[in-house]
Amino acid sequence: MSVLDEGAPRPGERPTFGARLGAAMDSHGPLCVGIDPHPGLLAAWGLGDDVDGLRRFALTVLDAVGGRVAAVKPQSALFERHGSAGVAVLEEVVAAGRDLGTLVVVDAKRGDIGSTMAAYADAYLRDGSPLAGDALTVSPFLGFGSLAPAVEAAAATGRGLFVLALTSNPEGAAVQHARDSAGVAVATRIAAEAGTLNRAEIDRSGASLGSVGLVVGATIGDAARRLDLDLEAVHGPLLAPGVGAQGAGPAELAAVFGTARQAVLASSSRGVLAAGPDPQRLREAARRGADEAAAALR
Ligand SMILES: O=C(O)c1cc(=O)[nH]c(=O)n1[C@@H]1O[C@H](COP(=O)(O)O)[C@@H](O)[C@H]1O
Repeated sequence: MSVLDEGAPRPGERPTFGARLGAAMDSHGPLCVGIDPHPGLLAAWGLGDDVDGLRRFALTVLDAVGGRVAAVKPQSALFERHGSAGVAVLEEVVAAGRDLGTLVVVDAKRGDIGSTMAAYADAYLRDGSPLAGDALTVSPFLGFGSLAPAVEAAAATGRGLFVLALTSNPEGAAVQHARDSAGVAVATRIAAEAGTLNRAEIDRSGASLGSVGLVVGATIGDAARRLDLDLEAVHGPLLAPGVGAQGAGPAELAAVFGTARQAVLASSSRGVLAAGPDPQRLREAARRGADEAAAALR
């Protein structure tokens, strides 16, 4: 698949995020490397738990894997904990990803009432904003409709969203598996909303993936099946955290995603980052992760 034949843009129009991600996964394999500068990892790398350590950590990861993996996913919280100077480092990561041609998913899990969501959309999805990567993780738990400003901004700028649906943490099930009066689970409703948006986009773009992805943890076992959530009908990318440090591996990826496996972008942070700070070892860990994910999802 190539951006030229998948979702070919009109002259002057940026290809959709779904088309760009599909092309990146074809080139580099279905792995997203999470950039999660935990205090323990900074220490293990011989770096201080300060802005200088944060910057060296994040840029070392990007230098090592940039241009070699489908995407990177900086975890905003671990930059925010260093204050405004930490946020400036996140902005540097976004800019460096753009320069390297590596897709950047900003993991900030934003969600609020629509009027405030519009401001988040400005911050994370508007051309020219220093925090705008290629996609943003968002929380639909104020109602899927509250995400409309983000959906519109992403569509207008060729960016994407990853909407939390079945998260990798065990506590998520209490909310996400809950069923409404019609017996439909919360996660299943979220998936259906994303599917509607993606089908409309695909009709326009011709790409095989839409730009409204879901977050579906690789740790969820058979939850999708039990909740009648048809992952294939999402027609969008499925970001699968939980690989590596949270215990999921190739077997779980294959079992959880079944026939939707073509759309999966496996995500691993600590599982790759533990190989640092040596760039070559980081690169090898990412390559191994991508090869394992590709084999499991074939
Ligand atoms: O949106 C996410 O990326 C996410 C969703 C989810 O359900 N579970 C989850 O672990 N994540 C994020 O993925 C990363 C997982 O890190 P590792 O467990 O070190 O691979 C963290 O940054 C989490 O915040």
